[in-house]
Amino acid sequence: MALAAARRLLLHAGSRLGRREAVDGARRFANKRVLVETEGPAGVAVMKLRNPPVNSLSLECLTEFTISLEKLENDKSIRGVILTSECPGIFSAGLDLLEMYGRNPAHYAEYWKNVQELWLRLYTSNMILVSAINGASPAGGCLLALCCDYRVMADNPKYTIGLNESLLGIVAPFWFKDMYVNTIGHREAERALQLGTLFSPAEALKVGVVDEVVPEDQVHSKARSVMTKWLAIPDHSRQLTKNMMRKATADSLIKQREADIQNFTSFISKDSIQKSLHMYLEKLKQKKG
Ligand SMILES: CCCCC/C=C\CCCC/C=C/C(=O)SCCNC(=O)CCNC(=O)[C@H](O)C(C)(C)COP(=O)(O)OP(=O)(O)OC[C@H]1O[C@@H](n2cnc3c(N)ncnc32)[C@H](O)[C@@H]1OP(=O)(O)O
Repeated sequence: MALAAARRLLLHAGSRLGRREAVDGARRFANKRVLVETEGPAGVAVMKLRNPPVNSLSLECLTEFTISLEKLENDKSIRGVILTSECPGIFSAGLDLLEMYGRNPAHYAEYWKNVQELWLRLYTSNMILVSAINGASPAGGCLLALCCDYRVMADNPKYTIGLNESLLGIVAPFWFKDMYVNTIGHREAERALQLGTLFSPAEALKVGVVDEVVPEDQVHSKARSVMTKWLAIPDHSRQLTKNMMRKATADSLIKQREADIQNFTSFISKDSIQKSLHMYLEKLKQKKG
């Protein structure tokens, strides 16, 4: 409830918690975890996730992300968004495991509702979304990228991308799966989802998880040049086409949002699932040394 109130305040009272400033004709607004810079005449915004150390999608981060997106969607001068990260070497570590571990059912339900909301807003955005994937992008990180209209990834074999939920002992929800199938086809998605495959950039390109792989120092310039190409298409025809392609997938969640929240809550609350998450978190800790 407190978060919902904060969200309303942020959105409607302008930038009481956020900042808005003018720099050389460009505008920027920032919440704590999301920085947005817009370039006036081009109508393009660059949205940078900055929730260190790994841009995990905590409840606060999801909320700020959704609010920022809503602001951009309401700003008629903005036609495109480049989504990227300010955390070195990490695009996003995905959903925040600490929001799904050791909490109560009401918290899980609130968290999932916000995950759904961000996904629906991103996936059905009228704006052109291009992701500049400048780091690791597992699970929910990959989900963010998959929502975009075009994905450019840095050519660094240390960075991997994919829906790896099964490695954590959890299951990608049906709408994650649908989007994966839409992107890479049924057979590849079936295999990658069961194995929890994290693709290197070269593999991701081959299978179609990303559209282009470029040297790391060119990710942003490439994302901009892709955006320029997409901006040349009339908005109305591109938007109607995007809607035609994505509506069925979005609608299948919209029709059963509440049931999906109940599913998630009961699944994640299971002792066996909590145990799997505990083991995974321990593994992450041990990796450090
Ligand atoms: C049948 C019905 C089904 C219904 C639905 C049911 C199920 C739910 C499905 C839920 C879908 C879930 C989606 C997700 O996104 S789950 C998250 C998946 N993410 C990962 O597996 C990534 C894990 N992290 C890593 O692999 C690495 O951290 C890294 C991103 C590659 C970065 O590596 P590195 O730079 O070496 O950093 P560290 O590993 O040292 O991590 C630094 C600290 O950050 C913590 N961390 C990492 N990832 C997360 C995360 N996702 N959430 C929260 N915290 C995270 C890590 O533990 C370190 O913390 P510490 O400093 O306190 O030790």
